[in-house]
Amino acid sequence: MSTDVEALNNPETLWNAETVYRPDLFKGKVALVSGGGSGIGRAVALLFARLGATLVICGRTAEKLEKVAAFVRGKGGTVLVVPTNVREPEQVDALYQRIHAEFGRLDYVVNNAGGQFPQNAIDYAPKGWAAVINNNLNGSWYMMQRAAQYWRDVKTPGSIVNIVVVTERGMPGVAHTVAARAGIIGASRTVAVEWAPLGIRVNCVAPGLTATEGLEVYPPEAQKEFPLANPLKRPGTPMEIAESCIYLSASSGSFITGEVLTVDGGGKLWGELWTAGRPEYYR
Ligand SMILES: CCC/C=C/C(=O)SCCNC(=O)CCNC(=O)[C@H](O)C(C)(C)COP(=O)([O-])OP(=O)([O-])OC[C@H]1O[C@@H](n2cnc3c(N)ncnc32)[C@H](O)[C@@H]1OP(=O)([O-])[O-]
Ligand SMILES: NC(=O)C1=CN([C@@H]2O[C@H](COP(=O)(O)OP(=O)(O)OC[C@H]3O[C@@H](n4cnc5c(N)ncnc54)[C@H](OP(=O)(O)O)[C@@H]3O)[C@@H](O)[C@H]2O)C=CC1
Repeated sequence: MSTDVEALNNPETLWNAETVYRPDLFKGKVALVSGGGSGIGRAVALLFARLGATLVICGRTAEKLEKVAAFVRGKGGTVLVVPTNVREPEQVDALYQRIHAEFGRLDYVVNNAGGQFPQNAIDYAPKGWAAVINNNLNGSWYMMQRAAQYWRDVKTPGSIVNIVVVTERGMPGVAHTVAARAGIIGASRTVAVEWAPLGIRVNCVAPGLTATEGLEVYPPEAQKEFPLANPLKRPGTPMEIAESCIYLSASSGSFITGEVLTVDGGGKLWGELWTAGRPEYYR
């Protein structure tokens, strides 16, 4: 893939990138972004911070989070780092308690932490299947349920955006993650109705192929074909995904709940994405 992943993910570039949103949009608000130490999560976190939000970022690796936090603080923003494994409900609970103790409020959650490995489904080991389901279905669920409990208890409204994948045509090589994300989409549609009386909106953003360092886990022969994944013949940028998360979180999304916003350059309609490489049969 020829796209310059490093440049597109550079914090300074992201901070200065053009945005349609006004600088004080989230003044006085608190936003939590999981997986905020890299890729899409970092771009979402930086945009929230740039638009005036107090930021909370979590993920498993403290160093990655601290780098993002140092950058935002350097720009005058307020950031709380809480290293958290979203697969552990006790850690998720502690995260929300910490946010309440520090800021006494929470307005937005972008549930972005996740990931998988590419492998033909027929070869998945039970442990591999379980790891991906645990990360992307259970982990995302703990995060969204705990957010709802928080807003119910403090009696304030809130918005959740779950980052998923495009599930409509499946995605060879990552059946485990498609299964997990389809589960989150189903749960989101369901709780969008259950939690509306609490003033909670729940939506999903389904990115197509997006240029982040996360793509390094895919084999080079798969990466070579990535530009054929959609009619625009290029990967999406982290900034494009970040702006769509802001769209759903801000008042621009106030009448949207239970929805999946697909941001994939039309890949749902045309294109092929062979994450573990294209099999001979489909050449
Ligand atoms: C491209 C389009 C769409 C999407 C793009 C993106 O999302 S890009 C952004 C994406 N970003 C990311 O994807 C982030 C990076 N991804 C990850 O962090 C991991 O994929 C994870 C979610 C499984 C980590 O969960 P963890 O720490 O619990 O995992 P662990 O390491 O302890 O392994 C547990 C078990 O899983 C199995 N197994 C694992 N790897 C492979 C493999 N390569 N091969 C085969 N099997 C594999 C194995 O059974 C292993 O057990 P073992 O044999 O060791 O006893
Ligand atoms: N890039 C793409 O083409 C696409 C990406 N996505 C999804 O978007 C999200 C972000 O991916 P992207 O930015 O590309 O890749 P990254 O690998 O950079 O991002 C994943 C982030 O999630 C964090 N994370 C993973 N597992 C956990 C966990 N158990 N607890 C807490 N944090 C965790 C990672 O940090 P750490 O390892 O330190 O915990 C990392 O910061 C993922 O859910 C991904 O599957 C969806 C469609 C396409």
